[in-house]
Amino acid sequence: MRHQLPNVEDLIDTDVSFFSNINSLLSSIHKGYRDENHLYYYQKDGNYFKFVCREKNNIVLTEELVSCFSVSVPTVKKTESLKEMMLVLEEAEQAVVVGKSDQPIGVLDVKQAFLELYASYAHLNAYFEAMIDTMDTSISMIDEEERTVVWTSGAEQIFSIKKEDILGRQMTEFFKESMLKCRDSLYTGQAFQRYQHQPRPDLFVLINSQPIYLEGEIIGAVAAEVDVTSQVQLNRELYQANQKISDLENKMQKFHAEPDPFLMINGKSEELEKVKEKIKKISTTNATILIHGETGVGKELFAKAVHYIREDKNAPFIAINCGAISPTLFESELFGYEKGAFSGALNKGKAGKVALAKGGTLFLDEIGELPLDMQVKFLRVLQENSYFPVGGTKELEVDCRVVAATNKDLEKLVHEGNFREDLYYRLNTIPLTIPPLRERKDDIVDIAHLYLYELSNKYQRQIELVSPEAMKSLMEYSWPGNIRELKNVIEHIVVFSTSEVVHSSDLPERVRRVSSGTTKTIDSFKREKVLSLKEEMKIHERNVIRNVLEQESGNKNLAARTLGVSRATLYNKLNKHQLDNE
Ligand SMILES: Nc1ncnc2c1ncn2[C@@H]1O[C@H](COP(=O)(O)OP(=O)(O)OP(=O)(O)O)[C@@H](O)[C@H]1O
Repeated sequence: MRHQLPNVEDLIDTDVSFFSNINSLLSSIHKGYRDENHLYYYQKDGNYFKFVCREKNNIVLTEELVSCFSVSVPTVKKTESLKEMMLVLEEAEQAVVVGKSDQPIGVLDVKQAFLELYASYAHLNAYFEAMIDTMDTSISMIDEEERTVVWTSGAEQIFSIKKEDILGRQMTEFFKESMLKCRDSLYTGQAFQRYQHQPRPDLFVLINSQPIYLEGEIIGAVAAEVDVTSQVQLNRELYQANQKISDLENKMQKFHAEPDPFLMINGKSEELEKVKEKIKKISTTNATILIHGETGVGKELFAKAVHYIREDKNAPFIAINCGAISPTLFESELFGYEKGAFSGALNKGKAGKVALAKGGTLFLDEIGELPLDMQVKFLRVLQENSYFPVGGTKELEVDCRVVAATNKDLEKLVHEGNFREDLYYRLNTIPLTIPPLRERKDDIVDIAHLYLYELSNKYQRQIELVSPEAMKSLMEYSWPGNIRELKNVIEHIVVFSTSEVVHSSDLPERVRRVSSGTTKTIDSFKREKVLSLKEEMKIHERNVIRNVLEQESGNKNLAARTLGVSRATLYNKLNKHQLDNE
């Protein structure tokens, strides 16, 4: 292909004569093989010499004469690279090309090489210019002195600056330094991917930018911009429309005859759908339901879903957190008290949660924390459907359905003697397990985006994208605090966000560390298969580089120094481990 550099072989001139010594050259010439301007090469003391035999010099050639008019010529191996060849030709006009066993093959000529290389350059340039002229996208390049060397018609359109006005001039004459991502790439070696930027109040662009290297040295930078103004505007309108819709939906819920019981439960994973299906089935009974799930999986939301399905529209949902009430107050909280029941009691008495839940649902969260004496009393509620308020003599009837929840292993508590077995079996009539977030990874994507949308509205931030790398970390993290933790992480991201794209660096360290491999995830604990040493070393190298970069706040010069490698080596490794876009 003409635009590519020629090989050494393409440049070899074989129309020359080689002789093993000066005498065989002389005898050939004396025998009449004399050709005007023909090049003769002979060897002497292991070196090559060039002799041009001109026809006009019709004199008898002697060894002295030939020696006198010969010039020494260096050799270059046929297998040598074009770059090595150029180094040799820097010192001489010609070079003898020798094969594997040092036999001469032909010569390289500086003029010939120059013409060939120029032809390749001209082809390459023609292709390059045509490509640049055909592109609609905005591409701009600067050289090491920040001069604009490429400015496509796409760039002309986006920035309303003509090519002839900007080419050859410093980009900083046209844009503020802080706006020039390619300048950052030029000086820091950093590459940027889909970086959102607003060069003018009415213009939004996504920028990819990266340094241009030549033999390990940065010689310029390139930036490609895509105009996303209309998308951003549409997004904003969509945001506002969505906001209005969700406000309206909330208002509508109040009037709707049958509100969606699962409205507040986000996620569409198969595992979650199975739970919803089970709730629909079990809600046809009045039986007590025991919800089990890790902390933060949303047990209260599911208890409410049960309530919405099986109770009337205006029926009460009364929640009591068994872990949050002191044991001494528990009974009066649950059952209420008669007036004057104890000192400090209200004069007119107070209804307990069981009474408040009349005709609806009593939700007992953290049931594992229920004090043992209360367990006995509560068992009576479930079995007899009646109870006495504190200080009361009149037995009251229970008219509510009970849903309890726990993140503890109740069976274990029973074995340890901390939970009554009879109460356990009574509560566990219908068990419902909510799977943890790490077992329904599809929900992570959904819920993260929903919170991102909701919280960026709340904090007035415009965050629109989660980078694939950041999403990978979110998916790989084990979420011990489940949805509550995910919500906190997203809130952290939104509050501290500086750009419209969420990058890995925006995530809390514990979440990031998982995909960088420095923390063992639940999955990796399970990973019993050790990879080959080469693979393990590769993973280790990636982690070390990533950690040092983090430690040096992304400064690659400092990171290279800390790691004791050259900048070029670091860049190669970043590229190899695909860490250069982070
Ligand atoms: N599927 C979901 N969609 C939206 N929000 C959810 C979902 N699941 C849980 N949440 C939210 O996560 C937070 C924790 O939920 P909840 O308090 O119900 O968890 P829990 O399982 O009862 O936790 P704990 O055992 O610690 O009491 C709440 O803010 C809740 O709204």
